[in-house]
Amino acid sequence: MTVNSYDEWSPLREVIVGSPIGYDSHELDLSFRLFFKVFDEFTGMSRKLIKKQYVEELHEDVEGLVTALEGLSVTVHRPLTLPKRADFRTLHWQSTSTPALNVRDQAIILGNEIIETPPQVRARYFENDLLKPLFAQYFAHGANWSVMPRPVMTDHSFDLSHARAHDPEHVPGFDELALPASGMGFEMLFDAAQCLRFGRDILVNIATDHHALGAEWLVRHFGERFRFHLMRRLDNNHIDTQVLPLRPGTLFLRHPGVVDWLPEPLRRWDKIYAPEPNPADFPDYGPDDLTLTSLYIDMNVLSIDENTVIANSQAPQLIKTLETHGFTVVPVRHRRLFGGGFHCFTLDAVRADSGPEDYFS
Ligand SMILES: NC(=[NH2+])NCCC[C@H](N)C(=O)O
Repeated sequence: MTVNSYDEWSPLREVIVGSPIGYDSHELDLSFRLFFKVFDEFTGMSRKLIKKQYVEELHEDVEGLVTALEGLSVTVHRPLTLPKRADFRTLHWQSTSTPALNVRDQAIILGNEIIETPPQVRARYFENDLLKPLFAQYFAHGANWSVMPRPVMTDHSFDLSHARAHDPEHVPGFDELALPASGMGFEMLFDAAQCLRFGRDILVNIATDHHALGAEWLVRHFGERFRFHLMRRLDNNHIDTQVLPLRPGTLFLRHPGVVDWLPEPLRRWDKIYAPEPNPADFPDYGPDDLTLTSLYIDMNVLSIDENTVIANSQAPQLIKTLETHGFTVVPVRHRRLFGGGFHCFTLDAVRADSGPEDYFS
């Protein structure tokens, strides 16, 4: 049981699958509103309850993902379940922890090393504690394990310039920030899901100065072992509904415009474009619900190997697109949008025969 994962497509042997159990509310603080671009909704509210039905349905669907993976002879590991009392406080603020559902977001496996990334959303500050027993087991079996600097995460830690440029009316200015300065400037706030792995080459999206600090840490930490290719503002943060490599030489892209952000070698790869999402394929959410993802979330597929992907059974056009391009699609139901899809819910710890290949030459 040691980690070995250098890309997004080699044969999947071991995976961690998250869990939504205990996900009963969203904490609507500055960090949440900034990350999910929710500044002009539920204003004046500090917490938004999530309907129990939605959590139960998502739990059913994630368990369906586990069943499908085990049916494909993939070893599945699960995080600890969120304790009943998930409130916590730091020296500067308090929050309520999220469960480890989107386990792709705050840890990345590069080769035989687990890297925990610094949270961008305060409610996620201790989320990785639910993964620690698994990381400790991998460490005991020889994996390297690094944790990027834990941020203080006061209001002043965040670079709000990108958000303010898009929504000056609702995004607070520096003088309006509530929490005291942490005695430093912007902090390293960066998600693993801003990265995609291509053997020796890692694609990284940064949209703010607090992201750039995270990318700089990766570059310094890994030196010559990996080559990091920075893209600026392909998205606000995560890019696994903008671009996903399905096998060497083939990219799954949200639309042709994404190519303009890609490093030169990837522009020569074959491209499969996601179909325009059909709103009728999605659940009916009312004005009182908080939807946290775009309608492109079903692009967020999980590769089992170079020919097989797990995709949402509720996205028939997307399945047809992938099948038309020769992929075998394993359909799994995903009904509720909690900020993630099958790539988000999973952390691929072992991909057989994956290595630091040079796919960029
Ligand atoms: N690893 C993740 N959680 N990725 C999810 C990205 C979702 C993306 N922001 C969208 O709305 O389409």
